[in-house]
Amino acid sequence: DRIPGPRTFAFSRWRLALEDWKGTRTRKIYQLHQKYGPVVRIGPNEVSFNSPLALRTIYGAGSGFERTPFYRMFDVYGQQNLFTFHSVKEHAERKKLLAHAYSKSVMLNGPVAVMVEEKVKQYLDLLEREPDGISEIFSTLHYFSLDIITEFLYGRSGATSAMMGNKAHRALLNDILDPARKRLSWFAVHLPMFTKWLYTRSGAVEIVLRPFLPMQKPTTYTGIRQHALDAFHIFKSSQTKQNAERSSYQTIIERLWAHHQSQKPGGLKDMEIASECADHLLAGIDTTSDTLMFLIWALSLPQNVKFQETLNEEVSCLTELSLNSGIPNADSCAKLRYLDAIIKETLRLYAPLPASEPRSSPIPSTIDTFEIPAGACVSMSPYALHRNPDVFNDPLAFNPDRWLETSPEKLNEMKKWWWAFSSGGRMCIGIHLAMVEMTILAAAVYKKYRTSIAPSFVNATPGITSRFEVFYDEMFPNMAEHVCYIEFRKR
Ligand code: HEM
Repeated sequence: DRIPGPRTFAFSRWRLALEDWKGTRTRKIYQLHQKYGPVVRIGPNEVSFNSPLALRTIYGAGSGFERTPFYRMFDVYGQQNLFTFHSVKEHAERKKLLAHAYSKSVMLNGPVAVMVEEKVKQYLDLLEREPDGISEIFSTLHYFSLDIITEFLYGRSGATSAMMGNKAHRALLNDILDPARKRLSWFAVHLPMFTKWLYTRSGAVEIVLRPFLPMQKPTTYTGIRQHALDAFHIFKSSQTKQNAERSSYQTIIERLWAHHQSQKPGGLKDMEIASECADHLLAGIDTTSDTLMFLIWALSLPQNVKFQETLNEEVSCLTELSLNSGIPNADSCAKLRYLDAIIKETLRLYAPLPASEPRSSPIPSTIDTFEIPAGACVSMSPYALHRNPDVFNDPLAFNPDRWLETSPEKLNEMKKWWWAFSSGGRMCIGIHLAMVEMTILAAAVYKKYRTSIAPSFVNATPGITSRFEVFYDEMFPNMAEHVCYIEFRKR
């Protein structure tokens, strides 16, 4: 059967590229699904799906669908990593080395949880120092996630201390903030060879080309990649010393290094280890902090005070035993039902990675009754799945209660359509770390404070950048990219 969709999209890949350029890709694909149904052709060789059936076929464990070359723009230092591997085999080998370190039990009960609890304490201390109790939480929450992920990956020697005010570490955010980063992503996706050429010129050619670069140097993540490389070198040189400082848990870099040492000949090249760590660093910053920002912003809206109060009641019930120096501990936070509903609802409406996740299969397949040829690009997006009005009543409304007030059948249906962390073999490996960070921070903040939108930020929605798009709450008249002012008042 012919796959439904607009002719112009089927005719040329540049039609979708135009939406990418305008920053409207994800919303446009969502509109096409509303018009054409759960299967839409969005390019000569590209199909978008929007159903749980397709989700299982494409993204289910062992599906045989692989990440497309699109992901190669996330290679670091010229090396592939867990995120960018194409083949199931290469990916599985690398994942074997890492899976345990990211498991739920390691996260909840042990030194990693204690480390996160300490960072939450530092965040509350930072709030105490904010003038008039107003914090620009886009930045401060980035400091929070940055300090945690660097310590988790590299231990003390590579950890940042942005929350404590280290200026160089705070400045690592600068190349994320530049709005030109969207243009660079567009070039990297649609004209990869040309973009590589543009950015590798030197001397006079570089000077001539400079005004035409999609984004001036330093480009996105340059500073963070440099920090990651330095952290790798510091770690490597410390390994030759007798009394190298050890963390209370095995960091990711120690784990990869130990594997490397145990293989004869060596198992991983230096830059493979550095690339793997740098990739987790990049994956672990914006995702967690953007989600926390939207969570606090949504709870601070006047119409949502009731949700904030219910959360406060829940966290106030935590006993002294559940606290570590006044900070709720990871294990008790994981059991807070209302907080879980708030996080689910935040990730539904404001997923930090809402856009399509492209895959392809080396053999022909049938997806949601349609025959798809080998090598075709197929994809789905959290954005479209999370806005289906048949599954989520009044989908644009932020309503955590929807996760608690429904029948088991309805809840089951909602869970099938909720897809913030992806699924199957390529599901987010950082999910449990992210959950520990988000639950402890939210529980600690709402135990101590009442939050509201700062006067300068009333009627505005914060916006976050994901690839070439900005995402925000569509119900608000004004949008401010990369800022969010919140007032914290002690209860
Ligand atoms: C709220 C927080 C987070 C969300 C919503 C999230 C979401 C996702 C999603 C949707 C993917 C699949 C992307 C795709 O296939 O296009 C992914 C993959 C990944 N995430 Fe996360 N993530 C979060 C936090 C983290 C953290 C804290 C880390 C820390 C290391 C992390 C590390 C990774 C890695 C390494 C992958 C690639 C996994 C693989 O291919 O096997 N994420 N994440």
